[in-house]
Amino acid sequence: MPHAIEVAGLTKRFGPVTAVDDLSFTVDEGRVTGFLGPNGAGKTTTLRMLLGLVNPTSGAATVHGQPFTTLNDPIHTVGAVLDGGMLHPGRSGRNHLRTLGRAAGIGNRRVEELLELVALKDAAHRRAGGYSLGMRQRLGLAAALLGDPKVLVLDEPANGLDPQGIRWLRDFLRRLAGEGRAVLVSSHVLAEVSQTADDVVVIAKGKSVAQGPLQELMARSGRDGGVRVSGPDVRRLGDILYSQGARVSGDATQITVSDRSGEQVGRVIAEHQIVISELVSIGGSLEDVYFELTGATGGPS
Ligand SMILES: Nc1ncnc2c1ncn2[C@@H]1O[C@H](COP(=O)(O)OP(=O)(O)OP(=O)(O)O)[C@@H](O)[C@H]1O
Repeated sequence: MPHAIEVAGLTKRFGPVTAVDDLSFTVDEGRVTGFLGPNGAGKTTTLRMLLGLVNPTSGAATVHGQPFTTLNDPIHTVGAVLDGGMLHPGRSGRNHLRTLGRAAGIGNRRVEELLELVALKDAAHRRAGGYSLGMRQRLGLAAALLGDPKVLVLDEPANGLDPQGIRWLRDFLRRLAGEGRAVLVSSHVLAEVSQTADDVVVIAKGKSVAQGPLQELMARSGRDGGVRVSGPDVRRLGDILYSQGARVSGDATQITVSDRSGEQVGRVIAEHQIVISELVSIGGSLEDVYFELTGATGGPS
């Protein structure tokens, strides 16, 4: 049984720039695979090669063992959202899907099903040009799902979404994987996929720097994730922890303690009767690993 997606020795050069450099990985059904790397790492180029939009310099990318361009029935095999999905701004969301469906022999019933699925039913009659970014992303997802494909390829679908949109997307992707689909989702923000992905492929400068189950990547650091504490005034807590040798950063209303567990910090809070509004264990260690692997700075990109 071939993998849902297999990328083998894939390389793309644009003149002097090697955008993708001997990249290999696989993606399986029933799993969400996060494709991570900083801006310019080569994610989009890889996905475009997988979808037959760019020719590789060498190597191959296949879906169910076949190059995309030779698939008998691409729309029922693989669905993709690149560049947030293309749409005609004057057309309603419903008509956009109907037009795409008609071209692929897919009826209006499926369109209505999908509008419901991506929570666009109420806005379906409105011009897609007036949709919010989140709505456009959801319309793109609906378009990708028209043919009920077993493989989904999504390029930065969380880009520009608000926290509510990101949460919706996370649940949606988990649901698609739960239905037995293979979901490959790219992001330059680790946090966007760290609660969704089963597996990750991390690339930097076109090369794979880590891949495998997300749990394994998490275990790699072997350190505590760290704790974030918010409250009306958490400076005193920060000072106490600092005096005890902890690494502390932050300001008056929020501090991050990178080398103590939630329980350890909780004890100090109780002992010194400090008022807090929130204590959260954070995936800081995973981010540390990601930044170490990719050389990304964590700053805005
Ligand atoms: N058509 C092209 N011609 C020349 N260079 C290109 C082309 N497409 C991509 N590149 C270069 O290849 C490298 C990888 O770009 P790519 O868009 O694949 O990265 P990415 O990881 O998807 O980043 P982003 O999230 O910013 O899109 C970059 O240096 C980019 O400038």
